[in-house]
Amino acid sequence: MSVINQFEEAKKEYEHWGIQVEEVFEKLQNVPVSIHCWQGDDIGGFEINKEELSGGIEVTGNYPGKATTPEELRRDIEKALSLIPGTHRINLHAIYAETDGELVDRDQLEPKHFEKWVVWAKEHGLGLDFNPTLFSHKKAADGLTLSHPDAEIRQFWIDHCIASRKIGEYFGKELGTPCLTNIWIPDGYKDTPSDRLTPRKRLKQSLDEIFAVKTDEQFNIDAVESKVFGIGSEAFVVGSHEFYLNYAMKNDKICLLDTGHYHPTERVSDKISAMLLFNEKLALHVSRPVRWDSDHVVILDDELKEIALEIVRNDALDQVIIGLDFFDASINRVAAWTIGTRNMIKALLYGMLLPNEHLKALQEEGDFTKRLALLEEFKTYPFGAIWNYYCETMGVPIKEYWIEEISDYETAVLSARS
Ligand SMILES: C[C@H](O)[C@H](O)[C@@H](O)C(=O)CO
Ligand SMILES: [Mn+2]
Repeated sequence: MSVINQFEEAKKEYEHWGIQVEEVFEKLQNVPVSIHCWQGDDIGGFEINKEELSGGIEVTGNYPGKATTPEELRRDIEKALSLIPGTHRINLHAIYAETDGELVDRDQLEPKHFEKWVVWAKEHGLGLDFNPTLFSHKKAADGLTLSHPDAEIRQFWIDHCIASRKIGEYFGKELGTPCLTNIWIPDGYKDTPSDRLTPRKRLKQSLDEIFAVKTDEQFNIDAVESKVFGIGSEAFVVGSHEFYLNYAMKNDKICLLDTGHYHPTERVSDKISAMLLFNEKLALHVSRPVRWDSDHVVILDDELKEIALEIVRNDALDQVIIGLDFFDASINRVAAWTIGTRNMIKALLYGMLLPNEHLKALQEEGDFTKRLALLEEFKTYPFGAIWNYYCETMGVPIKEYWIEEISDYETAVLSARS
């Protein structure tokens, strides 16, 4: 049976439950996913005086073909985008600046250092998001940045964050879509601290100084990302969830929840509705923690589906800013982007193809038997036929057919790299 015939058959089954599949497609194609550039080069960046990756995060694997120049990275992203349905955004870090051979420290970065990214984004109709990089730098060698006891070091990072927000504002202005500038810092201690309050006071003060410099919210929106622990900050993280939850609330900033930044039995899917009741917007870094914040490629697992469902059934597609954050160097990096992003979109489609209003009503009526039964039966509805047709109408390969394109790209492009 052809893709369209399979689709027509599958559609009938969803229509039986009042789900208008074409309307779902309309909605889905307007959901941007912010794709992180750093999957393409193992969070290396292009600084002249590049330091080893630090900040308590790890990329493992040595699959050949890593992008080593901005041109290579952009070309790889383009390849991935050609295999992913929809129009999306690209999320950059400050270490991806292009300074034309000039040594520019992070506190001195300016919009002009990202001009080439903007030209490229315009060419491809992409929005850009941004992150100051507070790791992989001499001034972050002891794992402390905005909470550092040394005022000079703190100032350096404050200036970097201010510079980054201006770059974000420039992106928003140039591209006509606001940039989410997200601050994540690694600060913490390996062992039990003797004072938790002082570093947190310093972080609060640093953030106040950063945000005292106003940017136009039409172009730049600020987010803060918490964490529970990192390598070398196992006992204490200054920017914990409670810290940023309160900071964001009080200062009208966006909380960014990274799915790898909570205790193993905590679920971000469960936090979304609680956050949305008190915040206009919420941002996500969708990742996949395996035993720790390992940043594995996102798969279509129960938690991903639950996250998507929470966004969809609460009608929060305009409120939740969806970004990805994973980095796997043990597989083809272009494939990693493709798999993870297609899965994010698949999960949203899955959520849109459930009879959500009916399921809500069942819960209100206390009919938990039917609620469970339906949720389970829908798992084997012909979702694949709908997904394939969606891909076909969006002009990207259906099923696993994109793998061949990646193999060809690997042979023609990646394998020629040193
Ligand atoms: C590179 C990213 O900014 C980084 O992964 C951060 O978002 C994070 O999640 C750290 O664990
Ligand atoms: Mn993250």
